[in-house]
Amino acid sequence: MSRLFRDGWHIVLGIETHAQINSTQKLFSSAPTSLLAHDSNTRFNAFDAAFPGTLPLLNPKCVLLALRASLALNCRIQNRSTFDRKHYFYPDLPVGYQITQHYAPIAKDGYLELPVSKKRVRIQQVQMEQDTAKSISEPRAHKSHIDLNRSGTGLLEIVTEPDLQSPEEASEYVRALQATLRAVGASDGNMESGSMRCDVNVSVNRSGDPFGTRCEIKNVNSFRYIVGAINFEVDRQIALISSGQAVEQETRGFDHYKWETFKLRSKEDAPDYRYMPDPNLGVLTISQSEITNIRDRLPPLPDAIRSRLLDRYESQGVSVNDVDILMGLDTTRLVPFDGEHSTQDMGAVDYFEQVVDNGRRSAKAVSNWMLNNLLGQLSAHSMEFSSTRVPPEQLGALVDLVTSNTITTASGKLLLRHLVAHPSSASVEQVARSLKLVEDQGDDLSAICQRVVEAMPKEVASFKSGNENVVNRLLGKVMKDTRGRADAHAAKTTLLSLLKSY
Ligand SMILES: Nc1ncnc2c1ncn2[C@@H]1O[C@H](COP(=O)(O)OP(=O)(O)OP(=O)(O)O)[C@@H](O)[C@H]1O
Ligand SMILES: [Mg+2]
Ligand SMILES: [Mg+2]
Repeated sequence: MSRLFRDGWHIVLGIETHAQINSTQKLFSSAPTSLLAHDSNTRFNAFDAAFPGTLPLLNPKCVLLALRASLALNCRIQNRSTFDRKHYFYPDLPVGYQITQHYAPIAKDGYLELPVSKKRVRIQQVQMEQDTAKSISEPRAHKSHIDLNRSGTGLLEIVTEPDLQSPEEASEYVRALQATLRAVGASDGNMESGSMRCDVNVSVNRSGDPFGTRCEIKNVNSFRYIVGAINFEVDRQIALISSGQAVEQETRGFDHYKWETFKLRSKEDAPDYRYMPDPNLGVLTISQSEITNIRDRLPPLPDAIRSRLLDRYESQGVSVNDVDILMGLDTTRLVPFDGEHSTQDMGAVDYFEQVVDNGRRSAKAVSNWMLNNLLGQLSAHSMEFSSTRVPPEQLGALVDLVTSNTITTASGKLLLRHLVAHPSSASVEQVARSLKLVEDQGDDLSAICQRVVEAMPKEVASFKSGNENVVNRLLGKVMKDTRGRADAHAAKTTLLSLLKSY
């Protein structure tokens, strides 16, 4: 449906984000948390498996990280917060309820200022809760399993007010939230691996009318899906209202094969969670001095880092867009920077500054090599930036070789491709030499061109009879013989002058 169709309509969005707390132990048990790589059912204890008689014991590390996140989100920390049981029956919830913070969450009334659009999104509340186990079905074998590894892992649920107004804004918010959680170490915020997922609430109304009825799209776990799900849902709701029907309050899912949302359940079918305070957990009290202490020790947040980078490097030719990609905040280049290939998950900013090395190298050149080449190479290998095995010193040496004209830009790209595919501790010069990318003494460009001209008499004759385009064939041979390391422009000029004097 076209954008035009949306004229006169307002989009209202509110997002509930679940982010796994970055702790080595679970929220209420001493069992270790798990990664996707761990074998099923190897990371849980009797409490996570809901054995009778086991009791919850709150993990202080999770509380600390929840507090850091809440403070970074400018929330008011509640001096007293409590835990409640939310009951429902599903195989991945062995005890039959989830411990969450329904009545008194740890923090309320904050905001996150989006670094790019400068929009302020109000945060309703931040609460701690348990993650569920995982059900894994094997339809072909008619089997399903429960994997308890995730059971009881700490989650932060971060709920916004309905302040977002477009899919792009929603995506910018999630990126900024992800960057903030990572900056304070509260969560790795990795959407691909499921450690961060969003429930997106969507409604539409005609300009001037009150808010419409919302639908909640559950568990959307990539930036592209967030944008796709909102676009589909907005169009669906506008079409319903325009044809005189009403939007029903529903919980929906997003089908990323069909690229559309579908109904999971209506409000009438909404479960009655029978919330009740958990009798096994007391009141969590946080003193003002603890809050001050934690606030004083917060690291620089994404907005501050962005301003610092712009102050320092914009005058050196690094664009705002470059900085946003570096920080993983760019929302326009959704595809290559979605999930895994984001620059955020690895301290790309640190990497960049290490290569620039206090102004020793041109910031513009380094950002070009990092953003246009290294990131592309990593994407091609489906690698995260954090797992790059090209250390900053190597990229630095490569940039030096190109800037000093020791190798051409094309050779630099080839060299980088090699370094990404075959990590090595050898010096970059050595690698360049072993790839024959560094010009050997005596084998200079004019000698190579001379050799090529002598080896291709038919082409030379054709040139002499007026077919000037044939120079490209000779150039092709020069590039082939030099394995692309020759400067194509210089080679062409040399070839032309040789041909003309032939
Ligand atoms: N008219 C609306 N259109 C879009 N979003 C809305 C609208 N009204 C509220 N929201 C958003 O919906 C979300 C409601 O989340 P909240 O956790 O309060 O309740 P819930 O979805 O009913 O409960 P649960 O936590 O069980 O999903 C908030 O992010 C809020 O901003
Ligand atoms: Mg909800
Ligand atoms: Mg909620």
